[in-house]
Amino acid sequence: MASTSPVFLRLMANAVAVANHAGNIIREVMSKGDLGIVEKGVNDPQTEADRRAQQCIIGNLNKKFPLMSIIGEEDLAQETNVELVSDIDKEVLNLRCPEELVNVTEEDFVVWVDPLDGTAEYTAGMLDHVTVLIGIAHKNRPVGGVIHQPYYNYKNDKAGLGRTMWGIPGIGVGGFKPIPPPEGKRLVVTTRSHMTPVVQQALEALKPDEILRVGGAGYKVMLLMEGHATAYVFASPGCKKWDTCAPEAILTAMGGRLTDIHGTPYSYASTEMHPNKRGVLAAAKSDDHKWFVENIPDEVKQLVQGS
Ligand SMILES: Nc1ncnc2c1ncn2[C@@H]1O[C@H](COP(=O)(O)O)[C@@H](O)[C@H]1OP(=O)(O)O
Ligand SMILES: [Mg+2]
Ligand SMILES: [Mg+2]
Ligand SMILES: [Mg+2]
Repeated sequence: MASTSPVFLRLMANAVAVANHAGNIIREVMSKGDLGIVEKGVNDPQTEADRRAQQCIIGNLNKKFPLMSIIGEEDLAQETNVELVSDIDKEVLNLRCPEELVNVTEEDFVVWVDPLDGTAEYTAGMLDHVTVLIGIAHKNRPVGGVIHQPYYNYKNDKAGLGRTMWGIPGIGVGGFKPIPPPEGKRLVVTTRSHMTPVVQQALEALKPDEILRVGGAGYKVMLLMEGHATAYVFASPGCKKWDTCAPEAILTAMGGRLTDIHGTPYSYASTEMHPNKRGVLAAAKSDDHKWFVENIPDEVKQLVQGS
């Protein structure tokens, strides 16, 4: 069965398994207590969990898809002797493949890996903000995404720890139940740890009923996926392609939209620069997305143009 499945489904099914394994690594590093924090820049930490999770994800995907471009957040020499993840997600492997991807070979996919999104929150013990993000792009656009949340349910002893969500535009989503945001309310989610005067100016102009400040691009998009927020607004260049590729794929699969703050989608080609210099604007409903694009002030748009 596996060998006859399209490369795309094998890639998605392996991405789910390897994201789960990265979640085990993230919990193991935390439980040992020594996070091995390195400051890569201002307010930009990296831990032993970021490093080991990336080695695991890229090492395994590389072994199975040696000709594919894989771009990870952390700047590391790839170890060759990483622990092999032998499982594969059977449910995802058996999904219907989007028609246009059935015959695509591994050379034509680009995979964007954020081994641990929400590192600042991980080091601060805000564990539900942490996710593992694996986004798959084809012809510059996200065609599949996996978000693993290693600490889902960590405050509840009885329930299972961790969960994995996936989405394939044109096919659907799994691992969670999409819930629309409340009608008639404007709930905006934004950065917790990278606030700037321009981010604040954009938020004020949108007159939200509530502003939710949480960590990680993955966690913010999860709040959109499950009806806790109307839009994710970040009028600043800090996010990178590995932060948005997987979340965009899942949001698109459930009818939402993720773009820059001007309403233009990002390209995920392997040659693309890593930063999302024109900010991030996402919503679970495309009508809401349109409203937010129209209501972000021109002055803010001029300040976040990516030049
Ligand atoms: N100025 C920045 N420098 C480095 N990473 C950033 C910056 N701004 C955002 N990010 C990345 O985008 C994610 C979402 O941003 P925020 O939490 O501020 O909304 C962060 O968790 C971080 O990802 P990571 O934790 O993977 O390094
Ligand atoms: Mg980081
Ligand atoms: Mg990130
Ligand atoms: Mg990261």
